[in-house]
Amino acid sequence: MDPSNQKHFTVLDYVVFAFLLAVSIGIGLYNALSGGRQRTTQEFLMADRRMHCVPVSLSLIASFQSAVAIIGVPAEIYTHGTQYWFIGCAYILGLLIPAHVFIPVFYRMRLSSAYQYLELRFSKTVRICGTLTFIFQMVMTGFELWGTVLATGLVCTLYTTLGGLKAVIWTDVFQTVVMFAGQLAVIVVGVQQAGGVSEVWRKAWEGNRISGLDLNPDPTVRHTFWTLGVGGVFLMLSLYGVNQAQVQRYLSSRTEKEAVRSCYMVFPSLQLALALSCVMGLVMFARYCGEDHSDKLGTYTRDAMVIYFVMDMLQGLPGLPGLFVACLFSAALSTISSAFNSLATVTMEDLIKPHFPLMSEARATLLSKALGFCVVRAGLSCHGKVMGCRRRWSLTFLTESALTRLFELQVVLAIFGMVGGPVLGLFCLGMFFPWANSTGAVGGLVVGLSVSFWVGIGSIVTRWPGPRPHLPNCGVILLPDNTTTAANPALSNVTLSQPTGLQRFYSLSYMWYSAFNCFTVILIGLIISFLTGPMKEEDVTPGTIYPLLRKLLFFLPDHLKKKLCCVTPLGQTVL
Ligand SMILES: O=C(O)CCCC[C@@H]1SC[C@@H]2NC(=O)N[C@@H]21
Ligand code: NA
Repeated sequence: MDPSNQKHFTVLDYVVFAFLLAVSIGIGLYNALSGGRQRTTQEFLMADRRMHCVPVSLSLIASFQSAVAIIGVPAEIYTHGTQYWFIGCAYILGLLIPAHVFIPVFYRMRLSSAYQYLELRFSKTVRICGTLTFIFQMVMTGFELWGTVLATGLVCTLYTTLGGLKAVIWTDVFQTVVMFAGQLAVIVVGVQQAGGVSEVWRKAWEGNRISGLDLNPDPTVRHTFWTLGVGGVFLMLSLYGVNQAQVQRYLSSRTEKEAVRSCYMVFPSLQLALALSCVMGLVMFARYCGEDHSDKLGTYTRDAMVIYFVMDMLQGLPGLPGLFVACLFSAALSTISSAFNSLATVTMEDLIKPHFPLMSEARATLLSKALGFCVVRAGLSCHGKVMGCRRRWSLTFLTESALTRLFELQVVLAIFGMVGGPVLGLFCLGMFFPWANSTGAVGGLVVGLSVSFWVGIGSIVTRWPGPRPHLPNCGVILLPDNTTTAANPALSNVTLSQPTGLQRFYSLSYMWYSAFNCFTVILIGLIISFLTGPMKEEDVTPGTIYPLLRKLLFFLPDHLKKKLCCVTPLGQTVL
């Protein structure tokens, strides 16, 4: 960043930033030293299963609303228009199915880790495979965010390892409020500076940033209603249905109803979060008209460009740049602390406890804290080496160390699809298909992960340019008859060479990865199960099957349902 553009924090900015971090530490320490003082794993890992739906729902938002979403979504809207906003349609089924399918199954079995389900339904091997896949996913995505924690490593280490799930949930609540406040501040200032809402809308409209309903069924087109609205449902199910971080929050609720209510309450807040980040992208577009300023930050990622815009917008308003950077750190910290806490939980519950059944509660709790501490320090130290020694503590340091190492939103979502999709398939195989057996589950997961990495890496290696229309910048041409038209209208009608054969396979939209990989695991899992002798319904552990067919045929009279769904006489399915 050249000196003329050096955006410095004022004293007030540092005060706001430090104050918000201090509150996070305070909340974490309070939860560490109050209540049962985190003496049992039930309290440390499951918050004593007494949580209320409001903090749980805000914590569910914070877990997967990190700096990637806060920065990546405005960058996406700024560059490609509002098509991404249609992912909001995926939130309906993406939260209804977890609320009425996954939560009842998990809650009634009083689990601590989602992967215990896999042992009860299949075998210990399947549970270990699920756990290791989850750890791999969280490390792959969390890694890029650890740069943020480098600057606030102490904060994260303190309250995650001392305060357990209760501290992580309550700091998530506070950090979600800070996130919304920071984004709102940028929007209010940005709209006011752009000359009002109608001005922002006009510029976005003329700049072709207001995308219509794109019903193009081509699965290689990056963002359409289908990839976002339907493909997005499977992404949501892999995150809000079976991801340990979220399942742990559902299980920490005081009752099953409370857990379902917290899932319902996620819907409006998630829509608000999506709306705020999309509007932020439009406000930025109204001000900078699509020009690319990322070069001013010395880095060339779209995300860094967003930082520049925000700091430029908020200059001369002391305290607001500090609020926005605190908003980014809150977003990152809440995701990091959730990832660390869930990693410590599965390591303890799935990898250690089964081998030491006689371990005392006190020792198990101490080990869980030590695990949390090790995971955090390991993450920081290897990231610290990567980042090397950074320049003096300034806004540049804050933003560069926190964000320019950031993956783009698309890369993180692609990783969720590549790894979370197969895990979602594993759970669906177990819950909806009684015939599936352990061999089928392991085989399905292995094939699913292999195919998913084949597509994912293939798409990166071949980097097919794809028919991405270059949207125009703001430049508006005044026609002779005094009407205006957007400069070089979108070239979306230009059809580049269509991909063929394997190339088409590699150019599958990353938003389809979750659905594609989920179905691969189910299909392969069923084939292998039938080849190796399908399970009989009476051999399946009670409560691990969700009677999908009976629920779908709810309108039929009972005697027909019994015949059709071949529910065994003892009616073992508890749901
Ligand atoms: O910010 C992150 O943790 C990575 C991006 C996760 C975004 C997904 S998309 C659907 C859902 N909506 C959110 O706000 N977060 C998740
Ligand atoms: Na977060």
